[in-house]
Amino acid sequence: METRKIRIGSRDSKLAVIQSELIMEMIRQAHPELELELITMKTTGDLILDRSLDKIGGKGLFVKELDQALRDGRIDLAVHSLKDMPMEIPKDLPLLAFSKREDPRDVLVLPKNSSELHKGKPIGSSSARRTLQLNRLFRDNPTAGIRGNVLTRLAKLDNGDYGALVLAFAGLKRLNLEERVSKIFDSAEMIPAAGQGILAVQGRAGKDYAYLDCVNDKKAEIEALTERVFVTALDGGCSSPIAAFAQLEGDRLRLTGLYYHEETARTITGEISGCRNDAEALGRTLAMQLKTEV
Ligand SMILES: NCc1[nH]cc(CCC(=O)O)c1CC(=O)O
Repeated sequence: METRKIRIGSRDSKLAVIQSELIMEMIRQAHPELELELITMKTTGDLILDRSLDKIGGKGLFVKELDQALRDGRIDLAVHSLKDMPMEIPKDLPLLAFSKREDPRDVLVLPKNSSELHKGKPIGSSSARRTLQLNRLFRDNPTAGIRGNVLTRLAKLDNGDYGALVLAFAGLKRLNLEERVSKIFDSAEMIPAAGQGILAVQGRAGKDYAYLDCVNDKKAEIEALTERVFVTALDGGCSSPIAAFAQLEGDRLRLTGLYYHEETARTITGEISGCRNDAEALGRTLAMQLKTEV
């Protein structure tokens, strides 16, 4: 029998490759009969580094090239950080599996050889969500945008351009850079982004992906669904700050959300909880509650 070969597409950043290899290892363990090949590519989001993501078209820029490779049949799967995926997933390229969630919290990172945050120095943030919450937490420090992959951002931090940086704990853990963490934010003071810490595996509609059962984590899937329904119900675009954090414990599902209302310049937060079977209803209901609070 000829061995079946699965080609897995990934962005070419170090973190993306490590993440794809994590997924490949899961498939390999459960299905030693499959041959796996990693195919990396640069995305528009990796190439344009001098402008903020909101200005050049948002999250879709990290997935466009991989979407095309899937459609062309150059790859069979794509592995993404769920956080970087647009809310609208094309019908022909469904998300097939969600990995067990890595720690979803954000962390503060100081420059090498620095033991405390210097007053007045900017804190680097790559998202409106982080910037908004930083402004409430650190009155004595301005924020400044920062682009590039995690290692590029850390290099900029160590160059002395910033007093600190906010990054996802998940990314630093996977890069084996946990020792760079100087503070872990509580998920209530710095509410994470929808999907943070979860990897999503995408494929082509109509193909047999039974072998991905070994990757999917039901808890991560439900949390991801809840958070993404909430963001979708609140938002059209991707530039207004929104945070969404769902936690499933047993049968209880709790969702914390934050959004910034541009016209009134108000930041609104709220929480809802219910049953695990009501993920979508909880997401939509909290979105409606926050909207009517304005
Ligand atoms: N936008 C980049 C990005 N996309 C996913 C992660 C972290 C890993 C994850 O959330 O699974 C990061 C880095 C960061 O925000 O610090």
